[in-house]
Amino acid sequence: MNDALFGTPPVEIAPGAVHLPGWLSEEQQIVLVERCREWARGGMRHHTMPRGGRMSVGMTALGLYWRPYAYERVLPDGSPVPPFPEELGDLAVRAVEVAYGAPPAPEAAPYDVALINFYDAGAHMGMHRDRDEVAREPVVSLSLGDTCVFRFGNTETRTRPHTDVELRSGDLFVFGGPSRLAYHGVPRTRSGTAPPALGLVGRLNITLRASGLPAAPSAP
Ligand SMILES: O=C(O)CCC(=O)C(=O)O
Ligand SMILES: [Fe+2]
Repeated sequence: MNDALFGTPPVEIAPGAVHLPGWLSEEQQIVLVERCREWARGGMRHHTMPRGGRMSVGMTALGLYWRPYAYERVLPDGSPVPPFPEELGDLAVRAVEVAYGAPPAPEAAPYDVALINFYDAGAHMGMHRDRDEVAREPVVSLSLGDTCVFRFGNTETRTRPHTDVELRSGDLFVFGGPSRLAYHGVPRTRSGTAPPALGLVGRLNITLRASGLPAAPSAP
């Protein structure tokens, strides 16, 4: 991954919202895509929203299961949620460090959830806030595959003012502090723009989050 010396400098989109283009090397992207395939082997879910609409984005969760709008300790069929991999916790800490110049405080809630989103050519995500976490650590977002338009708004309304950012494969976006509860969404992806080496048709997004919920009781 690019360090501060050689990488593209961070771009502050809003206070506490930082875009780091090209943070992941192509090799790291290939590895993460491979991991996502393993993590999503149990299938990706298209959630039904409270008003009955079906999400066009397919989702898989690690650590805790997310459904609109809560975290659960088990999957809908009662089986355990796949664990949150240590490598993603390490990645989240490094991402926060490169975005803000300092790692999370030692007393901060640990990163314990990964949500993996898959966008096929027509998929999009409406404006929303990530507010089901109890902790307020920054959300760390990694993009793989097709470029998307990421709309980053404000904390008050799902409308303007907002900034549209192109997130490309390998980009890092971190939003915390005053932007932690800002509305954001993905109005569209640009089909066919994924780096060929990834062998990915579509877009994957991984968000790493600190739930702030008590750790699951360990098995007896
Ligand atoms: O796909 C993205 O870049 C954003 C995903 C997102 O906002 C979410 O999972 O809450
Ligand atoms: Fe979100």
